[in-house]
Amino acid sequence: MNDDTIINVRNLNLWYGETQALRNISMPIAHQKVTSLIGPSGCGKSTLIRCFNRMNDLVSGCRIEGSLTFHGRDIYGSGADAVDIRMQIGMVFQKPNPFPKTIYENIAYGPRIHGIRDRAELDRIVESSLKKAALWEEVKTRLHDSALGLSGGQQQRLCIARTLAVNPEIILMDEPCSALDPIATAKIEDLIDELKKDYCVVIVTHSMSQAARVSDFTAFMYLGDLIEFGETRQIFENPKKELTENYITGRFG
Ligand SMILES: Nc1ncnc2c1ncn2[C@@H]1O[C@H](COP(=O)(O)OP(=O)(O)OP(=O)(O)O)[C@@H](O)[C@H]1O
Repeated sequence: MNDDTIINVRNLNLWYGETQALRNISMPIAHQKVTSLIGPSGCGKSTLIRCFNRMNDLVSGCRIEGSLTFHGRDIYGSGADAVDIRMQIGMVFQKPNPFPKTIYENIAYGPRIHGIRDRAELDRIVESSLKKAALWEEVKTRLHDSALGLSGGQQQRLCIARTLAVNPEIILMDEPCSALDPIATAKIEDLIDELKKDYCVVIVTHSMSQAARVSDFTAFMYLGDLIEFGETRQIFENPKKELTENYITGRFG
């Protein structure tokens, strides 16, 4: 664990009913860096990223052992509040999922729930969140139109803006580009690069080239095990484990 570790995972095990999906995972997640989780389908990437903001709480029969800390405090501790944690550790999903409301209301929704009522303050949050998500210029004249009229890539940036509006420290992205075309994907990748100046980003991706392009650290998982974790360049250019090498050279998965 380094000084810039924001989440620390130690000996994490997770079961869905009788089936173990994560085995003894330990890794640090660094602030103001991008960490990618890669590995073949079913290896546990989504399961792991969902542990970071307690999304697995919503899955019945899911049991977790081990330690997961955020700024040194146990995410699963008795004093930890899942709603608070999900505000500080936001999540963007595979398929853009804007609310069927206006662009403005999508962004203002979270801050309103947290008690912000002042219109000027909400306007400021909407504008700054859309700017941070590189969407403002495209939507500033149509803030009161339905979010469902945006393109898929714009909807995904809106979902990122919605996450930013409640001022998180960490943004989890579970295959955020898998429903997008290459141009929209490139915009999200540029945005990730911008976001890491202020936030910690953790991304699940099936695209090894995306992991290599956007991330500082990469974790390679296989059948619920963390096989190798390290700086992205080392993982892709000089993997220590044969399994990692086989995966990144396309020999399986
Ligand atoms: N809600 C659930 N209930 C039971 N088993 C689950 C549940 N979610 C995932 N699993 C199982 O846990 C294992 C890991 O799944 P997970 O979705 O985390 O993998 P993944 O690496 O993200 O896969 P993919 O790349 O296909 O999305 C799989 O065997 C999966 O079937």
